[in-house]
Amino acid sequence: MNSRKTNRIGIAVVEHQRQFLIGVRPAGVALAGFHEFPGGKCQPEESTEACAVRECKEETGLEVIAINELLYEEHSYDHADVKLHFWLCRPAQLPSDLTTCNLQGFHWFPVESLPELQFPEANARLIDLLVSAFSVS
Ligand SMILES: Nc1nc2c([nH]c(=O)n2[C@@H]2O[C@H](COP(=O)(O)OP(=O)(O)OP(=O)(O)O)[C@@H](O)[C@H]2O)c(=O)[nH]1
Repeated sequence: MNSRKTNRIGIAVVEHQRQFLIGVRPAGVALAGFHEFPGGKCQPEESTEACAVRECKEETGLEVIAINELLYEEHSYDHADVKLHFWLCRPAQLPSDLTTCNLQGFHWFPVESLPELQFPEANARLIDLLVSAFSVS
């Protein structure tokens, strides 16, 4: 019998002028060193949308508004089974120094650079989607 718990995860895919807010998973956690969008496990009864907004604020200090769910992905890693809800988000306010201000180790990456970054396996379809939706043709 498979007794592994499946975690509901809310992820904030924060876009500003075709750039995305991305960090690197710290040492000592699963998938350390991989790039990631802000996000984490949902609390009991918490919607994935509220979770994405909350985790973004906790991890980056940035207040965001969720716009729509871009993608839902189920994945089994060695460390966990996850149900990933990727939410397109935008900054709630636009301070003049948005792209240079301290975002607790997260940085803005132009959409064109996303395929060169190393994301967890379950992000592959999301990256394809972002590149086709946000690149200038
Ligand atoms: N934040 C984030 N997690 C991702 C992404 N892609 C992806 O597969 N994941 C997976 O989603 C899960 C997120 O859980 P987490 O462990 O970071 O969440 P958390 O901060 O609430 O956990 P903790 O408080 O137990 O440390 C991990 O299994 C992680 O590998 C992503 O782009 N961003």
